[in-house]
Amino acid sequence: MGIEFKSVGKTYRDGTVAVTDFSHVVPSHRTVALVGSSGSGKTTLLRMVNRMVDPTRGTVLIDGQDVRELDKVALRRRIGYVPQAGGLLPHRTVVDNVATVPVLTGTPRKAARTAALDLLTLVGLEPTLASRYPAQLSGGQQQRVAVARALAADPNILLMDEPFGAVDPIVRRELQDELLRIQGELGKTIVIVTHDVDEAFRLADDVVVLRTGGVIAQSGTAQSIMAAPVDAFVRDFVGADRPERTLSATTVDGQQLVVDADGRPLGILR
Ligand SMILES: Nc1ncnc2c1ncn2[C@@H]1O[C@H](COP(=O)(O)OP(=O)(O)OP(=O)(O)O)[C@@H](O)[C@H]1O
Repeated sequence: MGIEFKSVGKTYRDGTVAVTDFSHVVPSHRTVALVGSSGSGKTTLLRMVNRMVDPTRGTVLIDGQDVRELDKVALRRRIGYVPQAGGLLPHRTVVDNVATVPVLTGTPRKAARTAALDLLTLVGLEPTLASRYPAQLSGGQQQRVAVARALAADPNILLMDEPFGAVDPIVRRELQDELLRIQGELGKTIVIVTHDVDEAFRLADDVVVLRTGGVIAQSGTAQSIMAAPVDAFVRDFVGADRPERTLSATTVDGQQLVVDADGRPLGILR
């Protein structure tokens, strides 16, 4: 059943209308990306799921249950959340950062730490890093810890807000690969917010392109959006006309090469 946004809207106290009227279903075990330019309401929508933001209209349902009927603290503990800057506790070691929520919810400390070490391995970190403090890690390592931490309570749902926004493109790509691998293993229901359409296309089963006010410009698979952007806004947003997206085949020495609009070779067509 997953997560259902039913005609949700949010007007903040100062009168800012972040989201006007948004409806969408995130099916269980799928990854959905919310993409859109800055201020399109992505973070607001994401936070409605774990009640960090309460909508001013409409409802969010998890497996058919209105999240407003659920205790906020309990809800947040059973939903994994990866904020943009990692949100790690600076004065706790890596292993304790990961073990914090399980300990709060009653797991004995020793068992929580053992489980945390397994999670660090799962996200591709050496267990020898477990006793370090967040400041002693690289940005990419910190984000891996943040993912491990979000997974610690074994949540069904993982919310990720620009989780790899602060790292360089190469590390970003590694983290994306790692997330794809983990998702292949664990099959969580993931909502990821990103302004990077390439990241959305790589990671998500379904992509929701938002305009200002959380208005859906288009949603569907990466393939369907790329093949048929509904209008100029989406076309521009997904960069359908960018040279690296406009590919053609050319024959060189009997091989069919794929080249971009600038003629740069990208690969061989088989
Ligand atoms: N607490 C708040 N009070 C008032 N306005 C807010 C608040 N939080 C967000 N907004 C406004 O609501 C709109 C949507 O913000 P939101 O953070 O959801 O967008 P976003 O798409 O995630 O943006 P970004 O990519 O920049 O993070 C913006 O105009 C923002 O300034």
